[in-house]
Amino acid sequence: MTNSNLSSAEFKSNLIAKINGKTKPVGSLGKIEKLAEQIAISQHTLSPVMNACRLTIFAGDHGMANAGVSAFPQIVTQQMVLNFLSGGAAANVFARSNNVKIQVVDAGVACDPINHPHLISHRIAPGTKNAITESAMTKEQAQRAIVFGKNIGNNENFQAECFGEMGIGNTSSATLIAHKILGLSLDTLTGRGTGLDDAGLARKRDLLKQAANRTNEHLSPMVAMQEYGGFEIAMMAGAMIGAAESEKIVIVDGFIATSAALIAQQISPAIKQNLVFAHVSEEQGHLALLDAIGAKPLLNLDMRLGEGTGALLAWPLVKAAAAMLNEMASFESASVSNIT
Ligand SMILES: Cc1cc2ncn([C@H]3O[C@H](COP(=O)(O)O)[C@@H](O)[C@H]3O)c2cc1C
Ligand SMILES: O=C(O)c1cccnc1
Repeated sequence: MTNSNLSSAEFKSNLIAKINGKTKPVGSLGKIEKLAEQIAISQHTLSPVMNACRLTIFAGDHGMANAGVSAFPQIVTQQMVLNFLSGGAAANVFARSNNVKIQVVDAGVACDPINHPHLISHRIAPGTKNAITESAMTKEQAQRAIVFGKNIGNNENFQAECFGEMGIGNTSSATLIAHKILGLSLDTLTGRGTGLDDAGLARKRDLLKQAANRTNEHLSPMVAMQEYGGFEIAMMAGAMIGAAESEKIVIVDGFIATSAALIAQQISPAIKQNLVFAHVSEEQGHLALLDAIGAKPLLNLDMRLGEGTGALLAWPLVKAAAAMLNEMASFESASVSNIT
């Protein structure tokens, strides 16, 4: 009987038997075993392929950056896009050292269109509106960003996709989105982002309270996106849905990427099966956000950068989990005594 003819319960039980039959005490590879299960289920096979991974960085600006929610000025978004294109950012270095292809998408950076042969231009607008005082984007813009993202996520033959972001002010967006969708408190979620000092953090807290008071206590994912989102977050949410729907593993990065994953999995709950949470970031709200959605991150490296850097470092673990399933000997094949 082929795997596709098996019921999902039979398939799952064959999968567990295969993992438990490997030459190791049951459960001794911990989260790698769970990862192997996830990969096999997403590809509907006990022998999944896990060779190729790509990183897509979505860049977009935030009107509220100019109100003082970040330690850095808005122009850094554009400057970092050029840095990604010339290969000098942390994400480029980690991608190269892990053999991951990289592409950069301008989802709406606050400048004239950037003319570069390797930049994918899907500009929704040159930055969002100031979400502290008005809706960040229109419903049509949010929907367009999600659709662009879906096309990016499902358009090529990688088995895993990392998604990164660049957008000064986007920890504020992520905070407000998580607050409005999940009801976690702003105090829990608001952190220092790029490195605000105590006075800067107090100012950010005040500004985010003003922003939150503008709308109802609870918002649907699409409305939260429209009110507080960034174009890069909306496009990333779409890309996660597109990638998961085409049976890829989606490696979720830090705090901001997790807010995109929250939106994606609320719009399309079935994709949860394909999401792998790479790491818990140092950004204050990340652990609470991961806990609230029941996500168990693989790594804790005290990182707080974004760009997909944490996701890139988890890619070797994803590859290793598939290799374990495919290449590791079983008690039977290696004639090792098992306790039965
Ligand atoms: C040079 C530089 C490179 C970055 N790469 C990612 N981020 C990260 O910091 C930003 C979010 O933090 P906040 O909300 O405090 O602005 C995002 O662009 C995120 O990707 C960077 C930030 C800076 C300054
Ligand atoms: O966790 C993240 O993704 C993060 C944290 C701080 C700044 N930029 C990104």
